[in-house]
Amino acid sequence: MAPGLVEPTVPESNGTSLVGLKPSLRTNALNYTPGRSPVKKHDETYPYEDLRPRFPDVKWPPLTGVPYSDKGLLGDPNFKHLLSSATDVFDYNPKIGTEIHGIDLANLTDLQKNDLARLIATRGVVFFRNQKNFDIEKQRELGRYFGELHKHATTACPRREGLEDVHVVYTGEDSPDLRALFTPTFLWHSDVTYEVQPPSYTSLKVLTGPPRGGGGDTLWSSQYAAYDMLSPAMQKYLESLTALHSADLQAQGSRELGRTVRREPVTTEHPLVRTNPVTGWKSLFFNPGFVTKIVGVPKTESDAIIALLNEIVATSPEIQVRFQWGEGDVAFWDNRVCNHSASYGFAPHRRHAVRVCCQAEKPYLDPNSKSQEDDLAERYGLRKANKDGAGVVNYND
Ligand SMILES: O=C(O)CCC(=O)C(=O)O
Ligand SMILES: [Fe+2]
Repeated sequence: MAPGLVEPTVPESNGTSLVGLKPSLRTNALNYTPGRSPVKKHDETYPYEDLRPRFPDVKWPPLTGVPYSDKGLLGDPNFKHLLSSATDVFDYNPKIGTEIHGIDLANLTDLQKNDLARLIATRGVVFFRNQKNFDIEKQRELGRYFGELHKHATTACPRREGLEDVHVVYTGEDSPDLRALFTPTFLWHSDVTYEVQPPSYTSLKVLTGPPRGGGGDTLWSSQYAAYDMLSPAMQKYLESLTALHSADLQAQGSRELGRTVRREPVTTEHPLVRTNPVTGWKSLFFNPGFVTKIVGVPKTESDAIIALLNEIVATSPEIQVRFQWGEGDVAFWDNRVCNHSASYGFAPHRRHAVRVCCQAEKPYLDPNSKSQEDDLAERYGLRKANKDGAGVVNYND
């Protein structure tokens, strides 16, 4: 058993033959307790002490406009600089999520960084395993290559001073189970979309987490694909609308916990459908976490649109990807085109992650842009989904 792991109670052998299994596998199998992965002992000296959460009592002025030019526009259409160094690359499903092996995020050339941006904008989220060299300085450096880093007004930043542009995710052995705080739909969100220039490229690295199977997976949901799920008439209607994204609830929650709200909360009106400047694709720009109102329509209608979009984002498996983390793994997503959701219920494991994101362009809708399905259908002859559901059998059994 690996050092630092507590031996779980092993049930008496039930006599099942394990002959033929390699000795190491036999040991693992005998240690198996359904739904119970071994809990790590917490080391006296935790290697990421300096990145533990802190809520500084400081005040920052409102954000002002920052220049942004998307590096993804400089990327190769086939991502050749990035992928020529890869040992493996595969999609999780057609709509969202790609995993790449053999790439060291700490040592990319500029051409590879541009390709990475283009790939993230195209696939929504890209995963990298075991990025040992990609420490917090490297993570910030890569983030800064893409744009000006965002400083969060309320969530934790690291204990170490000077890292206020890093957002810390931490659940410790004594933390309450956060499932109690949120409805599952509300847990889905895109980060800080109440800002005038919400983020694009966003990296999250898990430093310490439950062992595989111990929970704490993260899910992403494609907003390109969510847009493609709507009927043409609904697409047109939503394109004519804007939504309010508000930081008020987040700020209120922090104040209730006695924490300082470092920047006054803002509410910003954004188009409900936007164009991604790199792919040129339309995506829904909805956020179950921060959208409070659809502008210019009666409240009942606003509530109904919000409920419809919540349902599409949160409950459509084919537009989602679910990632099971290992320590040192990195997910890099485009916050403009996906929502994501943590999953809880991994107690008593510790889970610690750090996030860096850059501020992107002010969201806009180019009425001449295409949807992902329309563009891929035109370019590669891919068949578009039949959306009317006519003649479909009932799959429930
Ligand atoms: O902890 C997670 O799985 C996701 C956290 C999150 O939403 C974020 O860092 O933006
Ligand atoms: Fe998030």
